[in-house]
Amino acid sequence: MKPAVAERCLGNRPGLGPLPVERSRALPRGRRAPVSAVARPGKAGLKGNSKGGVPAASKRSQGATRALSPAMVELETASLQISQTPEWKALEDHVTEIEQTHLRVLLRDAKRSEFLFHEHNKIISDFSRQRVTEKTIELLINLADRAKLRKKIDAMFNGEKINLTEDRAVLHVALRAPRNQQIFTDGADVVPEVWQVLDKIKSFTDKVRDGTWLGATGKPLTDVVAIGIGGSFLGPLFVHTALRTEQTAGEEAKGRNLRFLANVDPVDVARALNGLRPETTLIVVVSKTFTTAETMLNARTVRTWLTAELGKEAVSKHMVAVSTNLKLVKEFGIDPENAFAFWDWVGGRYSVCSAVGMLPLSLQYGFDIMEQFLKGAHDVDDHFRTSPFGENIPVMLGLTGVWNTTFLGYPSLAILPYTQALSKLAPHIQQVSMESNGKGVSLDGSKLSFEAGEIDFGEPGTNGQHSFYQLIHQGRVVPCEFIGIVKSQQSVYLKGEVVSNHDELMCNFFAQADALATGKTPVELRAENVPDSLIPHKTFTGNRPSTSVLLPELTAYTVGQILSLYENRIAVQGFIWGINSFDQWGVELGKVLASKVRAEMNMCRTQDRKVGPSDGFNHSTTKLLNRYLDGKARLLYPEPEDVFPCDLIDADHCRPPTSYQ
Ligand SMILES: O=P(O)(O)OC[C@H]1O[C@](O)(CO)[C@@H](O)[C@@H]1O
Repeated sequence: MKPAVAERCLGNRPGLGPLPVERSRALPRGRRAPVSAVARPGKAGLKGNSKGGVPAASKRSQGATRALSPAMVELETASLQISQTPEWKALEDHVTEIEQTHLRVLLRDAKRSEFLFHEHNKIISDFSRQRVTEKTIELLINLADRAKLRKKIDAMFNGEKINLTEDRAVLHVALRAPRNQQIFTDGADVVPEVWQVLDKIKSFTDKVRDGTWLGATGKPLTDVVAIGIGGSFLGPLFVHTALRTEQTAGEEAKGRNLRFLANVDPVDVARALNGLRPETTLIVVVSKTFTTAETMLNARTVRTWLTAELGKEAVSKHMVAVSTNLKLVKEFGIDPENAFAFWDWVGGRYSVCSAVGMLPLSLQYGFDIMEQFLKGAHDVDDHFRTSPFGENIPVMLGLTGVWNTTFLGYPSLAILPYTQALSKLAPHIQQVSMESNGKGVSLDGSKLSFEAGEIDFGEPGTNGQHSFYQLIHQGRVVPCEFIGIVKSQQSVYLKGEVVSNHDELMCNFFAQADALATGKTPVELRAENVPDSLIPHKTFTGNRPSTSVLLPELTAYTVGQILSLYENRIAVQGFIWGINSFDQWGVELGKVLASKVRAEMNMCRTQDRKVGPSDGFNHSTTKLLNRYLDGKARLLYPEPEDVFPCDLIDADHCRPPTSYQ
């Protein structure tokens, strides 16, 4: 064992005063500039809201470096100043009308309820508990028309480069297109390429599952660890969680294990690898870019775990990759033969239907089950692309989302599935929705005059009821989406109980939506002899909007349907708000600043520096960073090359956790 060294950089050094405030620095070479810094001549001189100026789209067409197709100019123009249109104004005026109604009253109108009840391929959606009337829906559809929603949907499905800031098509819908469909972008049909990769996934996963593909020591690979973060993690985790207890999928997964490693926290590494043996483990490194810091460090860490026991040659049998960047996959040491490609027209958060999800999930459940998932997603894509807006479930979800967020002023959405199997739906949708629509400028770069985006959160019922439902019943108004299932994945009916366990769960699904909508009045409370002093506390104002979605069962097929409902719902919102839902510049700044801190920490370690961070940090950061480094300086670590963050996993390979001097 090498001698332990104390890592000390910024101790309690006298005279370490406040440091200069942050200075702006040039972006490192090779790093893309944030959108505001990208040269966009068409936008030159257009400050803030484009109100009153020449529309940015036409400015762009006068002097843009990258010409937009006439169709895209039309769509960009349709996105400008949507809030200045008569259709928008009509909805603003309509708010006053709606405020004079109460859901308690609206729900008495059976004709209205019928109008707001929709069904597609056994998915039932009930919008009658939204604060809307037939007129509201008509006005929302007028707004959708003004925003050219139909053309935008068509542009997406037709492979137009609607992701303007990255000059990319948005074609995740092609990932679930049947073999015989044609979808073109840049003049080429992408469907054959999609199926080439799907066929490769089927062939590889069949071999691993039937034991034709063995590990370095000749053992079958029964355990899979998928390393990836964000879109390369949340979607696959959602689907895996949804299928674990489904009967057919469960049968197919017998004797197999699928785990995820996302966080760069060594604690997550320890938990992901706990109890696994390298000789029976297959590692899938999932990263669209193959540059994400967290994923790459985790991949190097797990590669070390693997090769420490099995030797370097084991990588070819035990590590595979999913990426659009096959060059970096090769440089990492993974055989390109063992790489599964996808394309820049698939956004990370929309990638679960690509090899990102299909590879790890097919290893666990078999390709045939996962093909059902693709079919379910395609079914809803088709419904979305072809149905009239008023009967189109993703469009209705999107329109009511815009109504609640932008016009009624309710910024959040609670996603409340009444099945534990959908417990990872809300975390996945959080990323899809908030990374897509959390934007402050419209497509042309002008500042929005309203707030776009939605704050999404959620928990399965009934757990949520014992957590945050108090607030949604009597505190803030939070629109809710309830998801119920007719046939549970697991059936339990105890002798002597009045209802089955699943019915018990579903009683709550029905009750909560009505409790939110109708509430309870002081008059009703008095009739129940509630003491006057308690009446204000026990009153439920009601009038709290929700949508209920009911599915026949939760299978790979219906999980695919749910995914497409949400992905397309979110696209509708973005199309109406006139923003680019398919870029994510907002995640860049934090990454750049983390690199600065990393460089500083590395300097401290390698140069045993006796001075604190010298530039680029503000006083607060310097102070806290000093405290962190000072605390670390008191810890005893083994030599860096021996520090292996699997202390909790395998005593043979690991040092004990650090201790205090
Ligand atoms: O798949 P990658 O390239 O590792 O990126 C992971 C995630 O990081 C982000 O770029 C930012 O969080 C997401 O959009 C993406 O899903």
